[in-house]
Amino acid sequence: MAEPMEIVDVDAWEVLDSRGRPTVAAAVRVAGGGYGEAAVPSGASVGSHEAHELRDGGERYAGRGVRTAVENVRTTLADTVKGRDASDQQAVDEALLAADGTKNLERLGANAVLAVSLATAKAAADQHRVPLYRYLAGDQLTIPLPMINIVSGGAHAGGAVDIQDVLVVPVAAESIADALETVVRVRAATVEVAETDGHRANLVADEGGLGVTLPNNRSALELVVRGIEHAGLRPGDEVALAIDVAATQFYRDGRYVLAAENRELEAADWVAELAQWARDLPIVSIEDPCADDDWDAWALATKELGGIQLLGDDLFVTSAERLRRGVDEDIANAILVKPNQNGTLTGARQVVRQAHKAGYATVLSARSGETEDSWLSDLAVGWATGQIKVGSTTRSERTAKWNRLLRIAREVGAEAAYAGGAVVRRG
Ligand SMILES: O=C(O)[C@@H](CO)OP(=O)(O)O
Ligand SMILES: [Mg+2]
Repeated sequence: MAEPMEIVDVDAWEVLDSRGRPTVAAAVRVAGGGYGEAAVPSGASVGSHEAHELRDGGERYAGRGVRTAVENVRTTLADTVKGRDASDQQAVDEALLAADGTKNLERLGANAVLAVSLATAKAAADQHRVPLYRYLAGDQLTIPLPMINIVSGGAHAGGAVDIQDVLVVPVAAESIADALETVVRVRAATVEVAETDGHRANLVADEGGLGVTLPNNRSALELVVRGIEHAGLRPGDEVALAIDVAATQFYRDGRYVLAAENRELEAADWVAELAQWARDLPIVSIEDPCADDDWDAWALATKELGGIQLLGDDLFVTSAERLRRGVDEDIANAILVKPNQNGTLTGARQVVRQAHKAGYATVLSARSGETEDSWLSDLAVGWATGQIKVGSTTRSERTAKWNRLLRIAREVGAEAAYAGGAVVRRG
């Protein structure tokens, strides 16, 4: 007789992500009947050092399939995990990595590997009859502070402005429900301000942010500050700003090329400009201010902007090795964690632990191409990441995560603390 936790069935199929492109869903069943399925997301501003997402034809954008990734789950990866103990996540993940055998999962695909990794955890949780966040939990459960996209640019909005996201952080809110309600008010008020300015604010970007075309990057931040004020809230004290610059996207031959402003800057001038924004505006967090391999510029940014949260996404790509270099060289002070950049649940979890040990803050993040699956919220609570970034409050693949957090908060009550605004650095 098989042990109840023994993996007996693995399946996979193609589903659509929120951009209408195919992505991978996988299912795992254990002998005791526990069942889990998970769909993996897909990015647009993809870091060059990320684990490899397998797409037939190698094309990210042309709607090309993920048939090979799905096939890899049904064959090689199914053979790899069948018979294994689903409750030993680390052993399952190590076996998945070994089956691929390449550093960045180029052979079988990080999308295939992560789908199986997640479905395994969900099946084990189901077998234990506990929700995923509890199954994954360490010492404590924490409801994360959200950072939420209001205005979009860059690769998510056809380059309306150069910086990719202007987000808000409801720093004074005392619960996730209060935080979301605050942001919903800011969003509505920002739409009103943008329309008064003559913009068509009904154009939304990949993550539901407003895709308004503005004369320059700084005015995207100022628009959101006016939105906060128009909502009757105090910028900085009640609602702060965060930016995802995603600078790799506009880094060309050693210079930062602001196409929306028709300007090109040396790294030092670009960092000085960001520092000026941080002095003038209520910014608490800047993600990817510099390009992913421009470590010198990052070091300078850390020196100039170190009073606020400096978040490495394309820089660290949820990689233990790149984070180690960051910590060793005193670069950045926070890491964006995207499980599909890493490839396995165990790998991403270790990076969260490594960051916390080094005193780096962690922000768990969705991708711009998402599905309605909401496992990310469970990870944020169980792993106590402290912060989460999911996109806007206006698209269902995003609200699936926000609504899951509301449900978890209700379920756990006082057992889980709300991280609150104290987890972001302020200048
Ligand atoms: O850059 C980012 O942080 C993410 C999410 O906003 O975008 P993408 O999934 O396109 O990499
Ligand atoms: Mg980013």
